Amino acid sequence: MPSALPPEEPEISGSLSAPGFLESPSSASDGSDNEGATQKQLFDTDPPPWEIAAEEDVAVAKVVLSDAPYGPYDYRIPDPMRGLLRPGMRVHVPLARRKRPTLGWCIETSIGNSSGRALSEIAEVLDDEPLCDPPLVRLVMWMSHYYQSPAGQVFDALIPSSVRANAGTRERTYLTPAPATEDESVVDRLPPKQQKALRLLIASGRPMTAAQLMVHAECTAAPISALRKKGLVQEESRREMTAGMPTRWQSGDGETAQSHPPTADQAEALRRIMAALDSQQAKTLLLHGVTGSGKTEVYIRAIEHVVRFGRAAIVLVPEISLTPQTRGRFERRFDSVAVLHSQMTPAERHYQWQRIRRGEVQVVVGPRSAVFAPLPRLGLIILDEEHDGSFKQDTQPRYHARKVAFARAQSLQIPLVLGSATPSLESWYATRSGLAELISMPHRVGQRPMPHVQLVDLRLKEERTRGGAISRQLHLAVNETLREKGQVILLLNRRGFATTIQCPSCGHVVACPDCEMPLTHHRDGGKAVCHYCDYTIATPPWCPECRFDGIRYGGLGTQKLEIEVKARFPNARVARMDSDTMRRPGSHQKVLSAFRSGEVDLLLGTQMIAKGLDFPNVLLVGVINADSALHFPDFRAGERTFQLVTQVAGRTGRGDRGGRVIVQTFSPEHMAIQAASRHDYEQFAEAELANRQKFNYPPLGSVARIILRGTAENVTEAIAESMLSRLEAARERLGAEVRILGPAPPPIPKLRGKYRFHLLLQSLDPIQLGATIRKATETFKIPDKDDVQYVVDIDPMDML
Ligand SMILES: Nc1ncnc2c1ncn2[C@@H]1O[C@H](COP(=O)(O)OP(=O)(O)OP(=O)(O)O)[C@@H](O)[C@H]1O
Ligand SMILES: [Zn+2]
Repeated sequence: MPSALPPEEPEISGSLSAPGFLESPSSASDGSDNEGATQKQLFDTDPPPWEIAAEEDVAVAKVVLSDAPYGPYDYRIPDPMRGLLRPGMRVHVPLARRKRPTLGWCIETSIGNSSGRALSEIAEVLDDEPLCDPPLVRLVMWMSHYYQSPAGQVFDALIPSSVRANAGTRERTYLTPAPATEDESVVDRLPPKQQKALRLLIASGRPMTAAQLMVHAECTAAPISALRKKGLVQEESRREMTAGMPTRWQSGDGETAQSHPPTADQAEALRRIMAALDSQQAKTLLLHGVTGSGKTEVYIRAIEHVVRFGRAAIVLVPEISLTPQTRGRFERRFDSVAVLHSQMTPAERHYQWQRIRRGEVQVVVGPRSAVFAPLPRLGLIILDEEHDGSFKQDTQPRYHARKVAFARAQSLQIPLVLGSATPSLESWYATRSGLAELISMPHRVGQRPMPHVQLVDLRLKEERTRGGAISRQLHLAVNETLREKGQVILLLNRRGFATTIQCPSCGHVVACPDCEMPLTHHRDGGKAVCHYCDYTIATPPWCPECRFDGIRYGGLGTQKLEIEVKARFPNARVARMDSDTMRRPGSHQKVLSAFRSGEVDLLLGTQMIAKGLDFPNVLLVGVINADSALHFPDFRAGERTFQLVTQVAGRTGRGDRGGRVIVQTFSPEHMAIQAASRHDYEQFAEAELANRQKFNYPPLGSVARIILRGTAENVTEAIAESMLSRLEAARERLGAEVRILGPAPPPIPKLRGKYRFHLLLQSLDPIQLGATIRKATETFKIPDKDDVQYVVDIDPMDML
């Protein structure tokens, strides 16, 4: 059994303000620096010389695991492995009474002191090369600490499974001439076929596989295996990619624009980003540029600057922005771009990862996990649409790519650029408190005005049309736009046909048996689907409760809207974009190309169509119901609504023909909708900050959430209560100023058949908040028979 050190927590703080990341365990974890570290250690502790003799030769590796107990643990490195094992490699280690060796990750190696403990030995080293370099190992340890996630699991998130599994590779054996062949006479004495093959191999000066050699020497396998047996050729096996990767996506969507001379706003933004690059400091810059201000051009030019110095950049974008348009813009301007996306095969992913790690890539463009791209000479990280919710991962480790990017940039002393037309309040607040520098681009390119936004008050009867979702004014505007050969975007942030399936006779709502959430009716296939867990049944023709035959579909989804639109505008060519119609790889590109070429007049969809798209002929944007997210039980509801309306409004007026926006809403006086209608980010941000201040909500304070789920409701609640007592005790012991709310059932009280309770913790100090949870959960064990699990979510993005 390995003797455990007291679980060692690196002294790293997670707060945006704390420079702690820089001071994380440094030289000792750097394989290349080991000699220096050892000398220093020996010197510092100054042990009597006879002890040095006894102990100096113990090589120790610190190892972390993915499943409990998580480590880190010290293991002795057996002599034959000493030159091989480096931090960032996987190992097999014995653990407690487990029969099979356990997989772990080495985070540190050192020579020295076993302090008289008998250490278990590393059983096997699994990698030839580290899967991450020392700065990434430090990033893992910081994430593990800050997000309270086992380090082994963080490694698993950092290194794609396709890389761990060597997807798309095979082992190949290469032949080289053995030293014995230097003696000419040995070669001369061989039979002719063997001689020919061997001479060819010697002459070629490079290793060959047996198959290659057979072709060149025009022989069978027999002479080669004879050479092998005589020990005249040596074998060496290597793992290789099976082949180059086919590109399954066509590049671009037909957009052809090249680089433009920068506008005054762009030039100023660039000047400031370049100054940050040249200062070689870890500066965070918030690029607040209105929709259509040309942020992408700024990113590209900044990256050109980085590439000129032989360095590389990461551009993080929301998955839905990984459109052919984004891809095309980067691929046209750089020789070697790696675009990472969720529809890659494991082999493609592995192939790209290897290219990136070999330093063959100038720019990596991808969703949140691309923040871990192992570029050897990273010079800049950019987050586009930095406010987007998809940057937060909703499974362990529940990291936010913005925070991780910040930590990585800090440790490498490189700039981080956050760009958005609607920055998150976190980033906005960082510019106010001096942690980030604000760069504003308040104008659109080409002196185009911001589009005019008109609010339609749905509470007024005369605005509504009978039985429809489209108001009279929006109807007229669509017709007018189509007549002028302009294009239209309609946003409805809800997929499916109807939201609820309700019996008008008894009021019964058809719900998911596992989540108790109303099912959504999907017209194709007549299915009723739970949007939380995908539970699907045939839509019942009569009420399952009272058998009344006349069940009604209430609410509205994109499918139903599509039908209404087609009926109202029979001559318009309509396309729908939501996660139901966009399941297949390439479907995005198809629809967007059709829209760009003018084969589609009207594009309707969910938030998928709200961001980033740049189509000059869109003259009208309609928002069907701006309040759909406004009354959610979440302190970010106002922020989300503001972002969504502002972003979708920004899809028009991007050409020379102008554009206008019609926003239908039941709450036209709401601050978020008012501010969005005036494109007034600052007004919104200041008012919202004042709101958050009242309750110390982020960004003024920090929030964490603990979610417990279990099969029995009362047991789950009881465990949640005991979690509460532990948290209270921890708070007391630490003297921490932390507010604890709950336990209470969250807005989704049941999910996938499990009952849920949550606790919310708030504090002005993220370090106290983290420490309280760590202390409370350190020794918290839930008996297996209770079947309750819990997760800790630091900086949660939703409260559902
Ligand atoms: N200096 C320039 N002169 C003329 N056109 C430009 C210039 N810079 C960028 N553009 C064009 O302006 C359009 C808008 O640029 P881009 O899509 O980068 O905007 P954005 O700031 O990212 O907006 P959004 O936040 O709405 O996505 C693009 O078609 C781009 O080619
Ligand atoms: Zn469900």
